[in-house]
Amino acid sequence: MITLHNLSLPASPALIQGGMQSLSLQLQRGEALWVVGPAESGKTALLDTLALRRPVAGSATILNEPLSPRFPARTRQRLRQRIGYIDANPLFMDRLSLADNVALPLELAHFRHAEIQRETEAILQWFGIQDHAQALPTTLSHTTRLRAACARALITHPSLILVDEPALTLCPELREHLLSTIKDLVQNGATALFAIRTRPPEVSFPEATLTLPYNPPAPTEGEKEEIPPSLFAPLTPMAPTYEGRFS
Ligand SMILES: Nc1ncnc2c1ncn2[C@@H]1O[C@H](COP(=O)(O)OP(=O)(O)OP(=O)(O)O)[C@@H](O)[C@H]1O
Repeated sequence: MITLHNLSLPASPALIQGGMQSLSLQLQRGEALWVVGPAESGKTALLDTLALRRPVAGSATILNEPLSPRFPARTRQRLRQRIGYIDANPLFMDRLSLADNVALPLELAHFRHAEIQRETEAILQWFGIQDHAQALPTTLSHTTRLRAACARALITHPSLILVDEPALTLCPELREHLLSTIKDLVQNGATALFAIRTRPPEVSFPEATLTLPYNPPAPTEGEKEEIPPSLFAPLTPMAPTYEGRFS
């Protein structure tokens, strides 16, 4: 589902010689991963690459789609609709209400009005921000905006979920709720990556960790260069269900 092969990612030269690391990774449906590393180790750069927000240097297949510089705009748009990214600084349309901002991914995917309304109400409630539905984002607290960013990223039940640090560290209740929500989606076949400086010790999901900057073990003599196997045993994927998931 996701294959990165010799992907060039920036990191601070203070952390890795030359300020560039080369990452190879394979993740299947139903797998999740912490991406752990100090400041400027390339966590956000990795998430931005997977979210198609920065050019790919190297070879990458995302949601079974090989990426290329000449990616047709329609393919890019279709892929983006399957990716939910809770980034470090979520932006909102300031003139739209919180509910309309959260509903945008469904609007862009041309869902029916009644369905958009039902799903938006359900997910606002799921993240405890239903009382702010009609407020403008600029009038709300940072935590409420982060909750809304989580709702907006997950409202389509994306196949690939990317979470950067603030949503995992700002508020322990939000982290717990977010992780259990995403765990459910992963068990139904999504793939998820969580970027954080230090893995929280008390949290058991996800189990696997990728540490940045990436220093792959030197190949032993005669060892062929190949894409590393998946970090995980394969799971039996199930199709995510849409209806009533957040109600
Ligand atoms: N678009 C870019 N072009 C070149 N270098 C970049 C770009 N974006 C980030 N960098 C550099 O890549 C390195 C990694 O940055 P990144 O933001 O990915 O780190 P991070 O691990 O997410 O850090 P933090 O925990 O502070 O958010 C930094 O040295 C940064 O200056």
